Amino acid sequence: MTLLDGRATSKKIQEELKAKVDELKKAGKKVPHLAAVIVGEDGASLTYVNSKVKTCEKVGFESTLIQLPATISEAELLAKVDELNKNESIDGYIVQVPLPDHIDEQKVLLAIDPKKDVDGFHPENVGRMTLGLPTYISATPNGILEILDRYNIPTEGKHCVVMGRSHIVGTPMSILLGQKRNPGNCTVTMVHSRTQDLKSITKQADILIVAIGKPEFVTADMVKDGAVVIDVGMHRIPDSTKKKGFRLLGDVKFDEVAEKASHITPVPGGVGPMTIASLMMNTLKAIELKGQL
Ligand SMILES: Nc1nc(=O)c2c([nH]1)NC[C@@H]1CN(c3ccc(C(=O)N[C@@H](CCC(=O)O)C(=O)O)cc3)C=[N+]21
Repeated sequence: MTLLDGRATSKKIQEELKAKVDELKKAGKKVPHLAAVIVGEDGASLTYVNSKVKTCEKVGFESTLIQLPATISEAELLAKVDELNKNESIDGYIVQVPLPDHIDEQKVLLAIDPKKDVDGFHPENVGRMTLGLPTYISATPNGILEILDRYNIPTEGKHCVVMGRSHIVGTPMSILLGQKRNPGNCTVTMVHSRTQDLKSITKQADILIVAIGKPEFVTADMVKDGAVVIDVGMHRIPDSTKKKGFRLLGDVKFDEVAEKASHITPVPGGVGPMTIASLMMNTLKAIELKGQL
């Protein structure tokens, strides 16, 4: 079994990005600038956003963190988005989701200038991604493509089963892996909470991508021998014996599935760090894509 080491791969990508930033600097060009908006004080969301900002520093990007109270109105958040659209120093930005219930998430995502939408969540960019036009591919699916590529995992003609149909992972992942591209050219099946006879389908997967949001849902009996297993789940389970007061679990029962898989991503240290690395790649792309979007 080969462990797909997202942390090490992310570090490698960060070094490559740093080298590109150094070149930009040498040429007297602008360094990429990422802004992140976070609404409210959810602990996990704050951890992710802080790690995005920290990674900007590591690769030499400029970054701006905008923390807003959970009580902010939709209109006030939309005004902030408008300000970021107009701010010429900022190349790309993200609005961390989920947003509080009183704010219409779609409305906010629609207000983001597609040119600065490094999350690739704007409907225009989702459309461009679907049609294979130049755009930002959202960070988690892009990170998964990147790790498959860097570990030279063959995907062409393989049966890929994507578990979950969220707008940020399952849906784009199944579209991308079915496309005429590399990694890609897969035969894709998407399964979800209404799927009948789930196990009979997951057992057919050469590549199994799990993004259903249920801790340790995927067990060894659901996986084919030699499958490549990508675990997108991230759950904080309260645990008083841990320093932080919790431990992290994925959507896959790691120990037993690892015995059957040919390759598997751990949690933590798998897809999470790859998501951050690919957000950085998209931020550099924001400069490169200028004029193409
Ligand atoms: N607009 C928007 N864009 C996002 O990309 C976005 C978002 N909203 N909302 C939340 C999800 C989640 N997400 C993660 C990023 C990194 C880790 C990560 O680095 N995880 C570490 C562990 C971190 C920990 O200790 O909790 C790991 O897996 O090793 C996890 C999750 C980005 N998201």
